[in-house]
Amino acid sequence: MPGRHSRSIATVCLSGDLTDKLEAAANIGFDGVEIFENDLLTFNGSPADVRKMAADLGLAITIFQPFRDFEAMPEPQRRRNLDRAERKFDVMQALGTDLVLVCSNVQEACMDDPARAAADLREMAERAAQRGLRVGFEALAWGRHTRRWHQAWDIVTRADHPALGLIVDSFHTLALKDDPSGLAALPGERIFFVQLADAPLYDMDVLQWSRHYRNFPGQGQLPISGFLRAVLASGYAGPLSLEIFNDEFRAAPVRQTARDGLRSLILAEAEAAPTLPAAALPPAPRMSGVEFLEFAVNDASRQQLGSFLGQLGFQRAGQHRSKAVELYRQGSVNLVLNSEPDSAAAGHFEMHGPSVCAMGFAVNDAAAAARRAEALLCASWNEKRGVGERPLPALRAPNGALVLLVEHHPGRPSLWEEDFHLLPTAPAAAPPLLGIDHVTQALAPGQMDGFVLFYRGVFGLEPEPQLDLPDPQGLVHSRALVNAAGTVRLPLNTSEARETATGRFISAAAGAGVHHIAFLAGDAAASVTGMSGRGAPLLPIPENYYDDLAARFGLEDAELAALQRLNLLYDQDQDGGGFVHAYTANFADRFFFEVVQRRGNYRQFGANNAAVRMAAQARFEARRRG
Ligand SMILES: O=C(O)c1ccc(O)c(O)c1
Ligand SMILES: [Mg+2]
Repeated sequence: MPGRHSRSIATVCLSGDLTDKLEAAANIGFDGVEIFENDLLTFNGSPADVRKMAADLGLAITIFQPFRDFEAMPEPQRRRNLDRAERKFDVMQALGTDLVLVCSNVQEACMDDPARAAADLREMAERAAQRGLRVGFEALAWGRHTRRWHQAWDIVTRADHPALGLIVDSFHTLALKDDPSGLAALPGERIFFVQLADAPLYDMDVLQWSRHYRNFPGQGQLPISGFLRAVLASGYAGPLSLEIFNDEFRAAPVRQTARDGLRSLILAEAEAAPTLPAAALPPAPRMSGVEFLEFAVNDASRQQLGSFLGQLGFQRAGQHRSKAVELYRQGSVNLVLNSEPDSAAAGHFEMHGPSVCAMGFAVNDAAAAARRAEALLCASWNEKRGVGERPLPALRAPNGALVLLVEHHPGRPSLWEEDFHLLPTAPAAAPPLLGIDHVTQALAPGQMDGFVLFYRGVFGLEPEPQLDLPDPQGLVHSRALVNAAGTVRLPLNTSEARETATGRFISAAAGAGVHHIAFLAGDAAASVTGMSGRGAPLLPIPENYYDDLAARFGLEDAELAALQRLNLLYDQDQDGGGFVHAYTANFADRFFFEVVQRRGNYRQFGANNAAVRMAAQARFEARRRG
């Protein structure tokens, strides 16, 4: 396709054998692959077979790599390395690729002599050129002497051979906090290849960091956009290629990783070069909140969940015009119970039992959001609907649950008025809830990065740094996606430990899903008093917690006693913002609710209380199970 960079992925990013990797890369829409030597060595077929397989799939082989420990070695190693290069040139010609990646030498014996490095690479490039091949030189962040792109560029410049160019890799540059901006001034045609990788910010040995924790652009915390902007400003016109070494990717389903990879690359291009027509994406929607949550239920669980919601102060407020779908409401919170046969909800119920099967997001432009989602490779969904009912653009989240896009237009009938028979409701007893504060999902190990990319890419939510929360049965890793206005908050939790609440959810509910729903209250104590009066099962909090709370925040005795009486937890931030919250028991051993009140500018989720809460839940649920 003219006007855009070809999109490539290194085989090391993907699980399976070389056949699986190439098929997944081609099917999702990559233009090319980097062949990692190890994937070739372990493949049961010749390089010519790989060439044919790639060609049949319409994939270019963008590079063959890595060629290690080449430059600036003393004799006789120098000569041996040139012989080794000739043998790899044979492989490249059989593969049908013209470019090899030489990564900077890590050997103790490597000489600190850029002139020698340049002479050696010049010799290699000259031999490559005789066969119509090219050599690219990449600085590894842990190279013996060459670690930064400008050192590699200096060597390439000294070598001064048209078949030798520079290779840059965002990880090596950004991991060393090196400045990529100078890349913009390089002649673009002297950059032979560009690799992109992100990573979470870990303070650790850079080689270990690179080999185990890289992830796709947008999944980590490195400033990829600035790097890519500098590269593109040079006039570089070659492939943009993902090169991720990651323990979880090695174990993940190959198609899912390939999809995440291409999604991240499309997004990275759009963020770095929003004015290039080829990189244009419809803008991320402005989200004003979670409009509703939809539960998949059958007849029995619909009644049970309906009465649980009744204890929480919800009223049955509507009946869908054409489907077995009920609306429960309290204040501005809408919960939908769907028991319609032959629907997405019914399919979800079969797989997962009573559970959240869809989230409705209130957005400014549903059609544009749906186009953006499609451009980012999300599967769309069209639910059947009755005559006159509102079409809701819908897409599938990575776990198959639906995200429905709802617009509000002042003066026009709401979704609820259009599609439901609204029922008369009694005036609310307690001050009603103000909205859905946050929705927490439990994910299987290895799913975090993919979910982060989905919400960040499609909806423009910002990922917060990861927190580690101690459940009595193991650690839970939590990362929240939030919007700037603070009206949408989606924490994501994973746990490798199978007996944590998160681990148990994944096994009991057969996969990722909504584990907990927090309602925003203007007065948590009043809401909880009402719930408790209607017999709602609330989570008891141990006395020790309140002793510690008194010590930590110096609360008034009366305030402390009021919190304790209602099993309310409390947290406070640096600026005196406060958080008052309480939890219900689990529903059907699957999900639970929380009531939260935010004071001042408190923006977190009470992570300081997570250990106490999770221990209380483990105790309470064990007792309920008998
Ligand atoms: O970890 C490595 O050795 C390695 C090899 C080749 C690369 O392109 C790279 O970025 C890292
Ligand atoms: Mg690299």
